[in-house]
Amino acid sequence: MRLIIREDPSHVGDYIANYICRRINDFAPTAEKPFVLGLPTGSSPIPTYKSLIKLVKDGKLSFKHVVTFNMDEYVGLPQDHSESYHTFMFREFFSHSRYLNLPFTVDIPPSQVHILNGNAPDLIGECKSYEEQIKSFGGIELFLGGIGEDGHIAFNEPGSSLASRTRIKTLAYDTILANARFFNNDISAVPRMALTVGVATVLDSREVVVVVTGQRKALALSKAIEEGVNHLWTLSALQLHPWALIVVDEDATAELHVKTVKYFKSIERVQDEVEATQRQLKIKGEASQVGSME
Ligand SMILES: N[C@@H]1[C@@H](O)[C@H](O)[C@@H](COP(=O)(O)O)O[C@@H]1O
Repeated sequence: MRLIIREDPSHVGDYIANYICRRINDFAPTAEKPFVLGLPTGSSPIPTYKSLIKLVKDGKLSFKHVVTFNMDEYVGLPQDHSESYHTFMFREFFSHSRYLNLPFTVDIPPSQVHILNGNAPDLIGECKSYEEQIKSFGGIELFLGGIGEDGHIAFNEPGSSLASRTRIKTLAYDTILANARFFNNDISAVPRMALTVGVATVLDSREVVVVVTGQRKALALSKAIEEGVNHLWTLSALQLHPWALIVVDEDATAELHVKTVKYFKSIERVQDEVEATQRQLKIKGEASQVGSME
């Protein structure tokens, strides 16, 4: 697992957006071989969405051949409710950028956007079919996730099976309290249940990137990376993933040991050195090839 520490949420967003942009462009998706991207909601990924929108607007990134699967959705909340995750995704990302003060649409065909239907008449069938749809695209290439204060990834609340799949989940009271801020602080208005991808659904992705910002997430971050794999902090399951990256701001590191922070910062420095050397070798190699052609 890698941990990248940036100054504040906006730098975290830029880092993740550029990272995803590189991954998608290197993958060179086509209609036959789309890039399958898992996406989260919440306030933490908003700077990433803002930065991704800018990349699309600047012509550096296209979502034409990207297929998306969202992590979760409330049960029973009308799809057009201002706090449904459907509304969130179109408001904050797909439909337009209110940040750029311009009408702007990310170039993803709506048919390539997948979000669980929390109003489906058969919720169990909806979850089963979501897993099947993910499989039909050959699995998720990169899952971008966020976490709750109790360390939940998607809506995999404490005690969720680390082998869980997409399913109906009752929300923890702490999550209901935390999310009440989106419902005019009216706890009774927060849905009690959600559909969510499982921990195993996330772990099945070829790569997982998680955004963690703010001091409220500091304890969850330390539990997930400094202690063992534990169902009470479902993010900790990422320790079992071969290609996991957590990108955090300084505030989120508040509960980490100084040693842990220094360790991950030193790893990033060494990695930067290695990449700079590789770039130089590549330039030299290309120059000598040109020389031998002359
Ligand atoms: N189900 C979502 C999670 O997927 C998300 O990670 C979390 C974090 O929200 P925020 O980023 O606003 O703290 O919110 C909800 O609980």
